[in-house]
Amino acid sequence: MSTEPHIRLTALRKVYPGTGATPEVVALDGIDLAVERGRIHGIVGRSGAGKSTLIRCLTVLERPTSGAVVIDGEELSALPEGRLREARRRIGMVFQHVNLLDSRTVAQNVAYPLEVAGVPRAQRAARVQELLDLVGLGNRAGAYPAQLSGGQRQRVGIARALATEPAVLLCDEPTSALDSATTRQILGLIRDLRDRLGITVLIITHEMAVVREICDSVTLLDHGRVAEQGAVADVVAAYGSRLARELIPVPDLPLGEERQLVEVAYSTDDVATADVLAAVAALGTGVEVAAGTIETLAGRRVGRLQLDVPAADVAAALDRLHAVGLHAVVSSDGGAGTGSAVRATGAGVAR
Ligand SMILES: Nc1ncnc2c1ncn2[C@@H]1O[C@H](COP(=O)(O)OP(=O)(O)OP(=O)(O)O)[C@@H](O)[C@H]1O
Repeated sequence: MSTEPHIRLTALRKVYPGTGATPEVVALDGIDLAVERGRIHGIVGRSGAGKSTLIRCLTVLERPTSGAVVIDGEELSALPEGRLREARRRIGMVFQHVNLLDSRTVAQNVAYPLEVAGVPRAQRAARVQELLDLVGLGNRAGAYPAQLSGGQRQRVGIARALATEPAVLLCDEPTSALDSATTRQILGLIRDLRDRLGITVLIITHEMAVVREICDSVTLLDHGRVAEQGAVADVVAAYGSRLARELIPVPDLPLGEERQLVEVAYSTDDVATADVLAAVAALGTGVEVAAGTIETLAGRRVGRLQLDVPAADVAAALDRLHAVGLHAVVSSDGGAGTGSAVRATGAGVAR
């Protein structure tokens, strides 16, 4: 089996030229990304970080200014327009707003890409039924979009995206318009489809719940650059990770005078929780575990602890934690607590 990643971006750059008084915008500034076949990768970042530009460049609906987009070994960014149309059939797209044709039934909507691809009518019917069964809508083939819930419409959108048997599914904010229960169902469906069909999924999202629930790996974009990237548990356990704060939040807390917050993040692949707690306990009685969370992300256990440390002891505490191989940083949130006064000993160091 090839070791080439299924999706590879190399030094991808997109500059929107300025017009008149409007300066040029560097929307993507040297993005490298590799996603293995059958993985679910999340792209997250604030508004304006470059997520939509990235997804448009991936399908070459937008020509990158420089750099390469390679999917399934084929460099899409180097293909002429005619060959691109063919290559795009191997990429399914799922959007936040599904955009179904209201005058067509569910089955006719799913059949549409097959019609465009010239699949004969008899084969279309069987394929459409198979797709509807796959997304759990086997009994709604004759319904019209107006008769469906938001979650069902998104299922139709997913079935339609899978019609041409793509190897890659690009999802642009697929659950942003859905409530949390429906979001979980749709995410469960996407994971199930990945497991059954072996497709590679790239999800653009601003929802951390999406990353927490289904992503194997993640990229945090910031001003068109990769700020953090890797397997979810590795990113979270990395030194001073911004994503860790969002993916495994711990309560804000007010700090006493002359005290600072020190944050420890780890993966149990690297260090056992008991050893982390022992290292914390060894810092002495002046240090409290103010808050902590241990979660399972992409099948791996990751933890975050907030330590409430006397300001005078912070440097020594950091040294001692680093000496035992832990990632510890002074939290920049220190002292900016919301007054929630939560002083949970989530991990409870025995003293
Ligand atoms: N067609 C365009 N012409 C000029 N500038 C653009 C164009 N499209 C996007 N930009 C700019 O590129 C940058 C990245 O925009 P992009 O829409 O990719 O971000 P995003 O992360 O998807 O944001 P959001 O979450 O709000 O959709 C922004 O500064 C945006 O103003």
